[in-house]
Amino acid sequence: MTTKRAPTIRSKLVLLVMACVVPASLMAVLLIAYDYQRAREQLLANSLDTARAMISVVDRDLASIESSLVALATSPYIKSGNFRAFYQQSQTVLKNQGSQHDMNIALLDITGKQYINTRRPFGSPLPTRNNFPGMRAIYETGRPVISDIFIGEVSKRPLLAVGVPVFDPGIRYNLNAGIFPERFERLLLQQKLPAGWIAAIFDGNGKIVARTRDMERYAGKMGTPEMVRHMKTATEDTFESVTYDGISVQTVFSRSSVSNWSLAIGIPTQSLHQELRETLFWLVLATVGLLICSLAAAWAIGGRIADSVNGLTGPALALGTGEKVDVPPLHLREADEVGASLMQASVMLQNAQHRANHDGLTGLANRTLFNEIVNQQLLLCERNQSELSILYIDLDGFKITNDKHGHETGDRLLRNVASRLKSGIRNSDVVARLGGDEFAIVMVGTDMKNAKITAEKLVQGVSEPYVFDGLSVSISASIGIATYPDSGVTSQALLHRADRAMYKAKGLGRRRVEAAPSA
Ligand SMILES: Nc1nc2c(ncn2[C@@H]2O[C@H](COP(=O)(O)OP(=O)(O)OP(=O)(O)O)[C@@H](O)[C@H]2O)c(=O)[nH]1
Repeated sequence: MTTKRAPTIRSKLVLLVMACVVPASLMAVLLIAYDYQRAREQLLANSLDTARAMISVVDRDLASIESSLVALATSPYIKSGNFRAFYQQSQTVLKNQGSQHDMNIALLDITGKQYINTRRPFGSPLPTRNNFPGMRAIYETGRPVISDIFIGEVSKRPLLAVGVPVFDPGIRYNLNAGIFPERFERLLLQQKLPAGWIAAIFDGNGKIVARTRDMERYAGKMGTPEMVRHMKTATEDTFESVTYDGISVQTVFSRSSVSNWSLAIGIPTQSLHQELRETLFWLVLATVGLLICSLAAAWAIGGRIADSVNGLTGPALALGTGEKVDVPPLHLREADEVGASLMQASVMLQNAQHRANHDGLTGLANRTLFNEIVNQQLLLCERNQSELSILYIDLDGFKITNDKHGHETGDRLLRNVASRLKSGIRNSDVVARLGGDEFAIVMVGTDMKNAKITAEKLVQGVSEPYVFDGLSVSISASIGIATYPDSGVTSQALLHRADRAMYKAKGLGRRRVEAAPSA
């Protein structure tokens, strides 16, 4: 079975960064899209308000022209047939309105015959028929009429007309104001729409009356089929279309209930989306920048954490081998804490190891460790053809000392005997407490003769009185000696032989040394 490798801290941090940055960016995109949608709707609503305001400006202009004509239609010069005077009066009205260039006044009868036309000097020949589309309606209804756009007989240019009846007392003439599209173009331009926006006025048939761009080219032409279709079905609407110039626009229009004319504003789709595109561009740039910085930071931080954690590997392995563990600062609190725990565990392990191999009272090696050491030394002796002696030491009458002076004094005596034994041998020799009042010493490279000399000295040393807080305590020791290879070749065999020799020493009167016989 294969185990899947766990992810690294770096990959986890990278995931964390992605988990933070990506949803935040998506949320930002959603908010921007929502905000854009609201701003767009607001802009279209505002543009529709502007279209309404602009068409009402057009309506007011037409109404003021109409009222001027109604007033002029009551001129006594018409009734008296003094057309020269009426011509002058009409010129004065135009002059007062500042409309000499974009408007003319003409007096016609039902046949279309013109009596005066301010576009021509008085008395010059005038057309005897007229194209004014609403003229018949004036005679039929007796009410003022605002025409759709048509080609003027005199100017031969697209123009519009406002016509009012002249009563005498029945309708005798109609008085028309012919208006050039430039007048409405001026009205459109006065609104100062943002650059790139297109505004246009359409008559009741959907023909272009005026336009803020290329008006000469398009005035009198039908609006685009899309525009005409929408104007026919609604009085106000918002829709997407393409202008004659091929520009994709968001169109809003409003139709006047007075003149039946419509005013449309076209907002180029590109400019409408431009801001969104720019905002999204910066957002993407910021997200990518943020991601790169965050990932770099995550990579660096992840690397540092990984280094700190990896720094624990060596100490952890050292702990397994029982070595003393020393963990240097890892510059990460959690790793430092684990390091401190490893060092503490190492101390505890070493203490436990020491306890397992040493006697708690005297600190000497215990029987287990002693056997281990002897067995190791025996291997060396075998290879080096050298000798080794074991001393088995038992205190004489220790029970009496215990009973007489108490267990505590007995412990103290055992500790002091241990130190005298240690100080009585070479550093390379090892002394152990086998249990109770029994000790053993292994002397490497020492034959029986020399072992005996040392043992004698030890019997002497141990027998010196001990003084504890003014109390003098005496004890002696009996020692049995066994030597490799003569007495045995294993630790157990040698100890056994030395033990037997020690018992022999006891039997022979204590406080003496006895050698084990050759095996
Ligand atoms: N104070 C103290 N006494 C101990 C300890 N371990 C064993 N003893 C005592 O040591 C005494 C050993 O007595 P024995 O083995 O009978 O030997 P002995 O009294 O020295 O007599 P011989 O060996 O025959 O000379 C016993 O009374 C044990 O209770 C210890 O750690 N501390």
